[in-house]
Amino acid sequence: MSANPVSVEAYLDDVSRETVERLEDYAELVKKWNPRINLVAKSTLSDLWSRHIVDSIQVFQLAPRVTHWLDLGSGGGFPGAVAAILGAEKTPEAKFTLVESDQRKCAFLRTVSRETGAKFTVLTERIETLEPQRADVISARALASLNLLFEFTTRHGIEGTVSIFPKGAKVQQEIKEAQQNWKFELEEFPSATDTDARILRIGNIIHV
Ligand SMILES: C[S@@+](CC[C@H](N)C(=O)[O-])C[C@H]1O[C@@H](n2cnc3c(N)ncnc32)[C@H](O)[C@@H]1O
Repeated sequence: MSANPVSVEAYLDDVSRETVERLEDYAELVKKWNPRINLVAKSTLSDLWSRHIVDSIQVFQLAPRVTHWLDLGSGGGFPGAVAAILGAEKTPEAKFTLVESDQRKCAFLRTVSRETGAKFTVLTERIETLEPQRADVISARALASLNLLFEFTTRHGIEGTVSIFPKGAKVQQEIKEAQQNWKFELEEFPSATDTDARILRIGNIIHV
């Protein structure tokens, strides 16, 4: 990855002091739990805000008005927990669901919800066997190839669902491979944190 210098403040411009404090509490929890359950790569812990939190804020900013946000393979909560914290202020009527198969990470995520006051549901399940969630926004970061993510989103989405996936340097290759099996509407946005990465916003995913 080639890092972009990021002004974290620019991404917190339009959020309340209370929301910033919730994000700060969340960041402290990640740092506290990370040595035990490896929520983010140890080498990125010192750049938690510029690498992980800003990346997640960008995902939230690209989402349309949401009713049910589903974050797949949430791990330590990027971007799902950040979206739920921002959503508590921006879209208080929305429901947020985070899916994660690892029990210890789920325990962490429930602690985040309890201690920050951001309401989200944590499902300790595998995405493949989880009952369809009927979400209108679906996110996933560092989880799977686009081909597999499209399988997941067709299972858990509804008509009009928008999917938002941050993707690394192999993004163009993944898009090409997905185009062999799927039709979809694609928008690409530069990542604030990594010059090689893109955030994809995708709609109308149809298997061909
Ligand atoms: C590389 S981590 C990424 C975590 C987080 N999204 C991030 O960007 O920091 C992928 C996470 O997805 C979870 N996961 C992988 N496959 C899964 C599946 N089929 N169902 C549910 N969770 C899954 C793993 O346990 C892991 O925590």
